Amino acid sequence: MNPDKLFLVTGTEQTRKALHGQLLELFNELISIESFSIDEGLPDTFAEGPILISSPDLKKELEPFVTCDSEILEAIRTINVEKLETLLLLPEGSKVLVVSDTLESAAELIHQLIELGIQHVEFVPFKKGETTFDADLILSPGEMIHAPIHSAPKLDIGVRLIGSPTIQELANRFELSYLNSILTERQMKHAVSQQRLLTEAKTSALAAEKNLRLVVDHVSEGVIGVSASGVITAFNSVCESIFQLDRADVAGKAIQLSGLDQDVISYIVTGIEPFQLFSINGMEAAIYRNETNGIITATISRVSKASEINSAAAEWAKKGFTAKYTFDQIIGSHLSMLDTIGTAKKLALSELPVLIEGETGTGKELFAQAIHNGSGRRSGPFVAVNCSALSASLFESELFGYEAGAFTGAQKGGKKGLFEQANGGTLFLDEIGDISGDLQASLLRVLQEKEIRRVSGTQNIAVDVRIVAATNMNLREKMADGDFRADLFYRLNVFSIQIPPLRERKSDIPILAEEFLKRNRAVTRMDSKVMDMLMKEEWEGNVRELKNSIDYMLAVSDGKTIQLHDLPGKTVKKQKKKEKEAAPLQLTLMDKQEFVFILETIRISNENGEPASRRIISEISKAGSHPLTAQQVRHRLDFLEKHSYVTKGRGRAGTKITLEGMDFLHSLKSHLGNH
Ligand SMILES: Nc1ncnc2c1ncn2[C@@H]1O[C@H](COP(=O)(O)OP(=O)(O)OP(=O)(O)O)[C@@H](O)[C@H]1O
Repeated sequence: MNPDKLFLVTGTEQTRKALHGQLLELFNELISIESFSIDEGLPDTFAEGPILISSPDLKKELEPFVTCDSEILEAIRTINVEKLETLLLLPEGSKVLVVSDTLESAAELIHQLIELGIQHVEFVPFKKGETTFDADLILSPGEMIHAPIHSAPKLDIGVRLIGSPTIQELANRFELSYLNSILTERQMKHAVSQQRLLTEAKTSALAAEKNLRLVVDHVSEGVIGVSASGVITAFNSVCESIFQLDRADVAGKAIQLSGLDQDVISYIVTGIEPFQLFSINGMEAAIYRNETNGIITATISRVSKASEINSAAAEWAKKGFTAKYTFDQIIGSHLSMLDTIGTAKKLALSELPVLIEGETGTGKELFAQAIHNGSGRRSGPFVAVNCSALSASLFESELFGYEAGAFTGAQKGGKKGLFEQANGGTLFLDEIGDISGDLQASLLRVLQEKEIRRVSGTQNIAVDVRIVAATNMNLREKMADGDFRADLFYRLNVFSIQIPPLRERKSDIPILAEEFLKRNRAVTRMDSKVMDMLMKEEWEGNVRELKNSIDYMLAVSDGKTIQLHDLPGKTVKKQKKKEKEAAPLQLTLMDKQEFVFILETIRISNENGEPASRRIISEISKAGSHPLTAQQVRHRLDFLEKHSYVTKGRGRAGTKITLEGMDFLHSLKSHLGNH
């Protein structure tokens, strides 16, 4: 046996490089290491020396290449714990698809992860060729290349390195015992730091869970969470008092064995209606259920009488104080949108203010309504007010109401303001960035004191209102400019969600378009070319603009198919313009310089009221660095005319630069400025 030689054999090139690097770092020049991978090909035969294989299933593949006295060592591999935080933070019961180069190695990784104590998620090894599976996360040890196409987020924890028992064994085998003490010390340090990292990661996962529990415990109604496998994952203190059960006896148990009434269980697990009334321990309670990816959240609120909800709801509906939309009706499958919806659903359960940020038409009001309907206040009123629509003084009396005789024209008995009307529900303040400094101060007071005082009133009135505010402005900038109070900003921005603009989630366009078509006329189809145009559009007005465009096309189409000529003119024109704007980028530097010279010459001639002809342009060019023949000028003018940058006239009229030509000239100049 060659005492100084070690062969390393792995399945893939990537693993080979990682493990070779690790061995080199550890054994430096003390052992000569030669490495091979199955993917890259094995040598015809191995010279003497032990062969370290990265996985037991390589033994079979090696058999034809090795002599019987070659010793094969199986490497024990370890997981890089630093990368595991995302995994630890996954909610209980999440499905994790584990992808590796072979099914065996995926199974081995799963075994190690479970050994590490990660038992709150369900690991499923990925079998090549499998097409239907359910996953909340795809995890791979540096073998993501084998992952199937799936929308779940991916976590690559990197190639698993050689673990300390194997390193130790190698050190002994190569009689590097003097290295052992160094190695042991290093390993100890490594083991300690890995353990520390794992503990830290676990602690932060626990902290996140504790945080969530805090939110859940501060909700004024009962919350029960049930995992996809039917285990109770949340049971807050309100639930403890409604059901007279201890959280400790219920959490972690299968819902069927939780001690809850059978009819409550069957509604929570399989109910179809959004809510149902139950009599629980002599009290009326309404249970609402929401199911997402098999995970169920049930919220329970006490009502003294079922009819109370119904009569109040009818009253609010009459005044338009109701929220129509729920999270299920928010359309979007882009990851950024799913993220936003996921966050909003969690925030809905809390009682604290939420600030919704997003460009105009992105669906801020939609989210505000869904938050209301997803909250414990869903059976209360939802009052929406646009802060930019009213003058400062009117707004104050609208929001806070007024007492009798507050001003001329005031109602006789005074009037309840929107805060009072929203009592027990949600007040949606749209375009909050527009409110005046005085109103900012009043609003801050209400948020702090939870009381209002009517205009001309002398008494404070307690209000129980949750604020959801929205803005399409950058409030941080407004705050920095002194136009928005920082204390109000931080009160409103306890939680915030950002709705991504449509141009950053173009994959949502087809499903939105389909939905808007369906809502109007089920029979109308859309030509695929129209969809292509819609996908190219920038949608400055976001979903609202898309919806309006589809409504317009439905109105002008033949009722069967929406075709290119049904597109609103603006969409087509804007795209043609964009194509033109892109043109300078495809021109050479020389072209750009020549076009700048020609357009500039035409512009100056036009300004001086002189004709700009091919001949004159050519003459002037001869004095500069780009002499052009009349023929060359003609070609360039043809190009410019074709793109509507100039118009050519005969005789004295000469060539004229157009508005678009001016734009083109500016954009060329700015491109040249970069050279
Ligand atoms: N994700 C979505 N799914 C379905 N409809 C949507 C979605 N986003 C927006 N819409 C629709 O687009 C229109 C505009 O939405 P909304 O009024 O909520 O936007 P907004 O951000 O509040 O606008 P503004 O800033 O002008 O107040 C509405 O008709 C809404 O129903």
